[in-house]
Amino acid sequence: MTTPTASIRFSTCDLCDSLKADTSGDTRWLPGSLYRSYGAFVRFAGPVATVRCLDDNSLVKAAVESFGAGRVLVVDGGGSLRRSLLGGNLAASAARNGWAGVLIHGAVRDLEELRAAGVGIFALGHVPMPTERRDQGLADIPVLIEGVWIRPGDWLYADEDGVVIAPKAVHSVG
Ligand SMILES: O=C([O-])CC(=O)C(=O)O
Repeated sequence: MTTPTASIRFSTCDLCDSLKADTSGDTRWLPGSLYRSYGAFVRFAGPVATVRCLDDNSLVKAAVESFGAGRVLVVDGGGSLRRSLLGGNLAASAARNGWAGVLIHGAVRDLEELRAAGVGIFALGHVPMPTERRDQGLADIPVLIEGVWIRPGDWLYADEDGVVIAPKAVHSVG
């Protein structure tokens, strides 16, 4: 399945060069040193969908098993490294369903399979213990990560330098 955003060309540093004088507060960013890249792509971008959950990946599973349409799934896992919110199976689902990327403010597992999955994956860390799914969590809500609000429909750009979030697309087209 082709990902509509797969051909987006950007670098977060170039985006920040052009947005540095923006005093509106619309542009938000997170340091690249916060996350490690686990997926096949170290650069991904797209409109945001969100999940908030703690040590329960029921809604992450539901999201990646639905059509991604080139979006980026942002998962506020509360920073927990106790349980993995995404492993090889869910990463493969995300790639198959056309998600551009998954940013997990929490942990992942199955590193070898994640590296092979055709989707961008950023996470805080990794741990082998999966969750027990109890249908806990919220989807499609604003999430607050490290003091930065990320809302459904925002655009998110991620690469090794960091993560940039804006209310609309800010890359140049063509
Ligand atoms: O199923 C899970 O909870 C996560 C996982 O390990 C996978 O995606 O393979």
